[in-house]
Amino acid sequence: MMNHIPRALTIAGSDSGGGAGIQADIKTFQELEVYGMSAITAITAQNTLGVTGIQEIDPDIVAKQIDAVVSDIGVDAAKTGMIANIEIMQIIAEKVKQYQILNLVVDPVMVSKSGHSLLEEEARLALKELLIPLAMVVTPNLPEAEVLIGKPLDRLEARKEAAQMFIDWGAKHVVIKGGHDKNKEKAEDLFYDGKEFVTLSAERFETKHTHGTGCTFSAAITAYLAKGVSPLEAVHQAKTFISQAISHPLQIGKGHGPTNHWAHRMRRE
Ligand SMILES: Nc1ncnc2c1ncn2[C@@H]1O[C@H](COP(=O)(O)OP(=O)(O)O)[C@@H](O)[C@H]1O
Ligand SMILES: Cc1ncc(COP(=O)(O)O)c(N)n1
Repeated sequence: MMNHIPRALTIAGSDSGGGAGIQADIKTFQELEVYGMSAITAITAQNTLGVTGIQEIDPDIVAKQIDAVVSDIGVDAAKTGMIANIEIMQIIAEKVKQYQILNLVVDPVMVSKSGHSLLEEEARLALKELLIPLAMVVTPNLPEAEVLIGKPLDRLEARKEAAQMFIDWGAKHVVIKGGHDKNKEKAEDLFYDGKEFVTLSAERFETKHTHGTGCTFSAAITAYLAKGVSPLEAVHQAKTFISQAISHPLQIGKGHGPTNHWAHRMRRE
C-alpha cells in the first residue's frame, strides 16, 4: 500500500503580510511535511504594523471551501483561527460535525497583537457552545481564556480551574498559553486532558517579533495530529517548533515581525 500523505486544513483569515493567519498555517504545515489546504474566513490587509482593512467572506463560500476539500482530498486534521463573525462560526461548527472532523484544533483568536478585533465581540462567548465542544485541542492565550472564563487568571490555581472549565465545555484537551505572562522568566503553557496537568516550559526570548506565534503553534499541533501523533506529543513537538521559530526571528517589516518557520531545520542541518 502507498504511504498515506498527511493532510491538514486551516479555516482562518488571510494575513497579507504573511506572518499570521492562513499564511503562517500553510508555511507550518509545509515545514512539517503535511499537505496544507485552506478555507478562508476573512481577508485582512495587514503587515507588521497592524491591520488596515478586513473583508469578511460570505459564510456560504466558507462552507463551500470546506465541502470542496473534504469531498475530494480528505482532511486528517483541521484548525480554526480568525473566524470574524457568528454566522461563519455556525457554518464551521455545522461542517465539522457533518464531516466528523475529530482532529480539530480550535485557536480562539479574538484580537490581533496589534490590537484589531478579529472576531466580533458578540460572537466571543459563542465559542463555548459552538466550537470548543468539538475541539480535540483548544489553545487559548491568557487574554482569550480570561474572556471565556470571565475572570483574571493570574495564579496557577485559577488557570487549573479554567482548564477544567474548557474540558467541562467539551474540549478533549486544552493548552492555556502563557506567552502574554511577561513577568514569568520562562514561556510556560499549561496542558490538561481532564486528568493530568502538564507544564510546557521553554526559554522566553526577549523579542518584539511575535506576530503569528499563536497561529504557528496551533498549526504545528494540527500538523502533528494529521501525522497520527497523540495530542500530548503533538503539543510537545509544537512547543519545540514555535520556540525555534521565535528564537530566530526574521528582520522583516518595521513593526512586530514574523517568526521564522524554517528555524527548526537548523537543528538537522
Ligand atoms: N517571547 C517568547 N519566547 C518564547 N516563547 C514564547 C514567547 N512568546 C510566546 N511564546 C510561546 O508561543 C506560543 C504562542 O503563545 P502566545 O503568544 O501566548 O499566543 P498568541 O499568539 O495566541 O497570543 C506559546 O507556546 C508561548 O509560550
Ligand atoms: C488573519 C490573522 N489571523 C490571526 C492573527 C493573530 O495573530 P497575532 O495575535 O500574532 O496578531 C492575525 N493577526 N491575523
